[in-house]
Amino acid sequence: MEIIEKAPAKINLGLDVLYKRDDGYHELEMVMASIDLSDRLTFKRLPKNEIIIETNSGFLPTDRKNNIFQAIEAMQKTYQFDGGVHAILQKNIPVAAGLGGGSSDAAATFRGVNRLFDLNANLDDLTRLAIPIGTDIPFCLQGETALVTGLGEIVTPLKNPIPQCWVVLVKPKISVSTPRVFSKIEVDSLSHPDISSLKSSIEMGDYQSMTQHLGNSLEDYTTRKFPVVQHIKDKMIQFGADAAVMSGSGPTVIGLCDKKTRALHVANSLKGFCQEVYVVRTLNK
Ligand SMILES: C[C@@](CO)(OP(=O)(O)O)[C@H](O)COP(=O)(O)OP(=O)(O)OC[C@H]1O[C@@H](n2ccc(N)nc2=O)[C@H](O)[C@@H]1O
Ligand SMILES: Nc1ncnc2c1ncn2[C@@H]1O[C@H](COP(=O)(O)OP(=O)(O)O)[C@@H](O)[C@H]1O
Repeated sequence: MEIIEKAPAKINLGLDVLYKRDDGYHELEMVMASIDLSDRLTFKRLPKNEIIIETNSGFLPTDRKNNIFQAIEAMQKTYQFDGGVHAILQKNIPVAAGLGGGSSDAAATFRGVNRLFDLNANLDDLTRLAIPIGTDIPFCLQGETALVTGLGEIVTPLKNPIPQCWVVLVKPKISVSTPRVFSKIEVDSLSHPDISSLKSSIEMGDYQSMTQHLGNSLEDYTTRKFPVVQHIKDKMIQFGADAAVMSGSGPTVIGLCDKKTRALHVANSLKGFCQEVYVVRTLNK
């Protein structure tokens, strides 16, 4: 028997860093949405108690450093099922891009192993196991559009998902380390997007108002270090995106368009500038 799970990327429509906690982590307030750009995971049972990870990506670790490995191990320890897991990852989401690929792979692994061994774990059970592995995984377990607070572990679905629109993703050829960004920012000098207005615009289905309230506290740091991120944002607006913002700790910039033709125009105009350009839809149930 094999189980197949999709692992969709996430975008941060809004990300506010509220303060730094004594343990070094940052209290966040974010609006996140799943998008139609996904990794694909296949899970098979193995007779012996082992974990094998295979992937089409040459860059990723296949040992304990991979989030998939850690998720399988957490499930094994908690549920003590007989046998091991063979996970095959088809990587489509750019790595270290601010799109939560590793977190979504881990979430898909929790779902997949739960099904593969008929463990009947519910969302709360899986969320508890997920938090120590990565603070973005709780959102990836739920998906759609949500207000995400705490370190990332408190996920409250919005009354309505993000209004249907087209999302242009542009990832420059640099990788950004999330721990490094969090260790370098000076919390007192960060900008603070209006997450409450962003949330209300989405819940009212007001696309235009939503585009006016996108924002990311981490953007100033990443754009200062990598000015290409600001160039991409400027070009997106110049070529017709309704709004543009960096996702997560970067470096991917997302541009929103209400019309497909305009999204394709923005994407085509940026293809000469960056290799990795995608046009996707948001993922609403
Ligand atoms: C910034 C965000 C926004 O969605 O996304 P990405 O840019 O990674 O996609 C997330 O908060 C990233 O979540 P995730 O990638 O799971 O990070 P984790 O592995 O949990 O944490 C990596 C490191 O970031 C710092 N960290 C993370 C979350 C948080 N609330 N405060 C922090 O200070 C910690 O130093 C931690 O060791
Ligand atoms: N399954 C995985 N997919 C992607 N990256 C992974 C995975 N497992 C571990 N990693 C490591 O996690 C780091 C961040 O990856 P990723 O989740 O793509 O970043 P981001 O959250 O910024 O989009 C990378 O350096 C990568 O080596």
